[in-house]
Amino acid sequence: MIQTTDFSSVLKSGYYVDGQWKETQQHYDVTNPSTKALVAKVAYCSTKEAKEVVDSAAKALTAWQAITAKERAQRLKKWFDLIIANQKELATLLVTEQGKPLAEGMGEVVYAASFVEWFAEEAKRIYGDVIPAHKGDSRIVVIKQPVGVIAAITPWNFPLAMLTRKIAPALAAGCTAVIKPSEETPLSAHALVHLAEMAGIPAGVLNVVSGDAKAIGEVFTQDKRVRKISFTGSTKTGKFLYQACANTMKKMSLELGGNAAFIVFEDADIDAAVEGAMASKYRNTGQTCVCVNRFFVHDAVYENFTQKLAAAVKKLTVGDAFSEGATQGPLINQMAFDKVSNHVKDAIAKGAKVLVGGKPSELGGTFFEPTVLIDATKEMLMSSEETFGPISACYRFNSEEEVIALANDTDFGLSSYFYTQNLSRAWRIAEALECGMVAINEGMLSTEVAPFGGIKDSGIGREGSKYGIEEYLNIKYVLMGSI
Ligand SMILES: NC(=O)c1ccc[n+]([C@@H]2O[C@H](COP(=O)([O-])OP(=O)(O)OC[C@H]3O[C@@H](n4cnc5c(N)ncnc54)[C@H](O)[C@@H]3O)[C@@H](O)[C@H]2O)c1
Ligand SMILES: O=C[C@H](O)CS(=O)(=O)O
Repeated sequence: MIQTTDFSSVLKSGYYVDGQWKETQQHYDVTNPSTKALVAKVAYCSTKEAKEVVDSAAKALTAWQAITAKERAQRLKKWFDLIIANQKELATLLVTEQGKPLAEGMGEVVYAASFVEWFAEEAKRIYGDVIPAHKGDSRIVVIKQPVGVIAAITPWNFPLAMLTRKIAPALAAGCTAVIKPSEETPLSAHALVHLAEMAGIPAGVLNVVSGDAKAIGEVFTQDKRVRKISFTGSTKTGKFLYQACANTMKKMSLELGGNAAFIVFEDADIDAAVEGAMASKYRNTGQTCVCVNRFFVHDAVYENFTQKLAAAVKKLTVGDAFSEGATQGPLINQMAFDKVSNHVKDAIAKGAKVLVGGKPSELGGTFFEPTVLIDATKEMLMSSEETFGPISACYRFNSEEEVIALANDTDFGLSSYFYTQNLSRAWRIAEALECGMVAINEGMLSTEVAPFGGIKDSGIGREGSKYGIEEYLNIKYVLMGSI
């Protein structure tokens, strides 16, 4: 294990309110998922601290809205510069608490920073409309105003990027925020707001609590001053929060689970498809919402594709975040490991065959061998549930109609991928797939410039792109009469 950078310069373990790092009586442990070693003892927050941070964000709102869009943009740009300048420290902290290989952690820092840079630019382009009035003595304008205090609740798999994808547009729009990161990976969120403070984001604009998720969530969902919840996480939690926010009518952004289809047609470039499959399936050890969950491969190329995929998977190296050459880390916790193991056992019991992997890694802990299963069928758990691990399940198909029906036979609708050289087919399939994002002849679709999000049980709203800032704005129609 080669840990080459000290992250003490960005390590904060209290909770952050009114521009102060404060302590609590109780603490919870953040551990390294590779080694189970203690990383930090973090302030255990609950109802009292959650109310404190909502008070703080509400108090800071007027002043933050009052500064110009240009000034907000300049502070976001300074924040971007500080994130990039601290890339190694942030990546080292991130992979220590989350487990992904250091190279991926370095990439996540840049990806997270890209949202801050993008929305620093968008901050200056929040335009309204002038509408030709319906009466001669009237004038109509449409203005856009910040929603107000927002709550951001984020997952453990991309602890930096999932947070900036919410906070950057929120701040750009003139909102203030209360943040609850995952208790698996709170330190990355702490480091981000520490750098935001250095960038001149005023006290109270950003606030962070973690600990008793349920109690904190109860405060955030029930307090009328919180005008929006932006949540990224499982569909189960997302639905719970969606219902909980009904009585205070909050604006909602929900980025939830996925069950992505990856379709290889008979005319696909097989080598390119394997490359795309590896990029999508095994990133973050298969723990991303847009990872392929089901490979649908045309009968004519099934052996060719699956054998080449297995050969590529055999080259993956399992190890802790700092091991030289490691490309697959541990699963985040025992529950995640048990789910992956159960999906593999269930598939084998129902007829799937193992081409490579198929069992826990000899490293022990929550490391699992990167796996390729063939002869998958829709009766298997992994056909309808998000596996969230390094398991490729390969299904056969023979026609476009058949594979569209198979791909859409899921309650999820986040992302899909397919490989073909046929332009007409590309349009037919892209339009027929029931999801929010489609990648054609490409395995990596995540970028700050495009709208990220899903439909059905994968959520509502979009993050990133010119659309992302709209989630943090209200539209107001102003009619001026008797002119
Ligand atoms: N669509 C996307 O952009 C996207 C991105 C990343 C992860 N995800 C999804 O997230 C899931 C994995 O992340 P996870 O395990 O952290 O999800 P999770 O739903 O268990 O937790 C997400 C966050 O919600 C918090 N939370 C849980 N219950 C809560 C409650 N009652 N009140 C308030 N907060 C509560 C957790 O503490 C965490 O901070 C997967 O399903 C994955 O697909 C989706
Ligand atoms: O888990 C899904 C996240 O959205 C990660 S990414 O945006 O695909 O990198």
